[in-house]
Amino acid sequence: MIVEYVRYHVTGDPAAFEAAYAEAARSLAAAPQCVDYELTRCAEEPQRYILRIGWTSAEDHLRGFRGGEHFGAFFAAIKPYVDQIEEMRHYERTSVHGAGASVPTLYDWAGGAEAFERLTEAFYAEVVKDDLIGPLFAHMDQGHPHYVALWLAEVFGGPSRYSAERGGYHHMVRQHLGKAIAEPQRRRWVNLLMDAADKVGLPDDPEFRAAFAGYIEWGTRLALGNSQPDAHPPLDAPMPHWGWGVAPPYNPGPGKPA
Ligand code: HEM
Repeated sequence: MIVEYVRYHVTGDPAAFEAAYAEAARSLAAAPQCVDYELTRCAEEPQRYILRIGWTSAEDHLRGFRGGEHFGAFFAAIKPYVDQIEEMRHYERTSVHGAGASVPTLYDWAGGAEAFERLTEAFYAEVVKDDLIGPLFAHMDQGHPHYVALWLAEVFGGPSRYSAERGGYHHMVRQHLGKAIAEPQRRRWVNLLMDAADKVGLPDDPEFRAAFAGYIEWGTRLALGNSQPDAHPPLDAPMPHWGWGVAPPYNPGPGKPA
């Protein structure tokens, strides 16, 4: 992705400018080359605006969008303001980006490292007794519950201990290779984990459980796919990091009751 920044110093009525962009935004929303867009107004000097548009690539913007079906309506809406542009350039993202702490991580919300240790202890105590998946874990490493706790903690925003101490994704993905996990076994794994989450008292609010279940569903389906005899998964993919998705905890704002 590439980010286009357009800085405007609007000389006329800001409301008319924003209305023009509200119209132009329809073309952005319809363009397959557009990832996202945002128009921001300067708080100190309200005549100044910055438009940020994420494009799938500069080429897609310059050739695909500008040569495509949506450009005509876009340009017609913003044409009166072209001479008020102070800068219009593409910027490449760097490795420096991230989220602040205004929303807690799933790791913190769950109760930190200790919560994931409790979860996996309770979970594997049942797994090894289970008729359907117990045999898969007959020779599991003594430290397995702890390693999976480190993995889950890292995925949900905790410290990168699985990566630092256990080899990260590279090591984990290899553990499932050739295991030929069947769908009923995957489902049993999920069911036992959800039971363990209840048993050890992981938060049961809808937002946390939806995010937690989302990752578990994704991860178990990947584990099943990767475990098939003919699977060739990438062995060096990045560590996944899971967030709240579309439903973070509801925050009515500072000082207001939840
Ligand atoms: C979200 C889903 C899953 C996660 C996060 C996960 C996590 C892990 C991790 C981190 C390891 C390696 C532990 C180490 O460092 O030694 C591992 C190994 C293993 N996993 Fe999974 N797993 C998932 C799904 C499954 C499923 C669905 C099954 C089977 C039903 C399964 C069966 C196994 C087995 C048999 C091992 C090797 C255990 C041993 O012999 O030590 N996993 N898993």
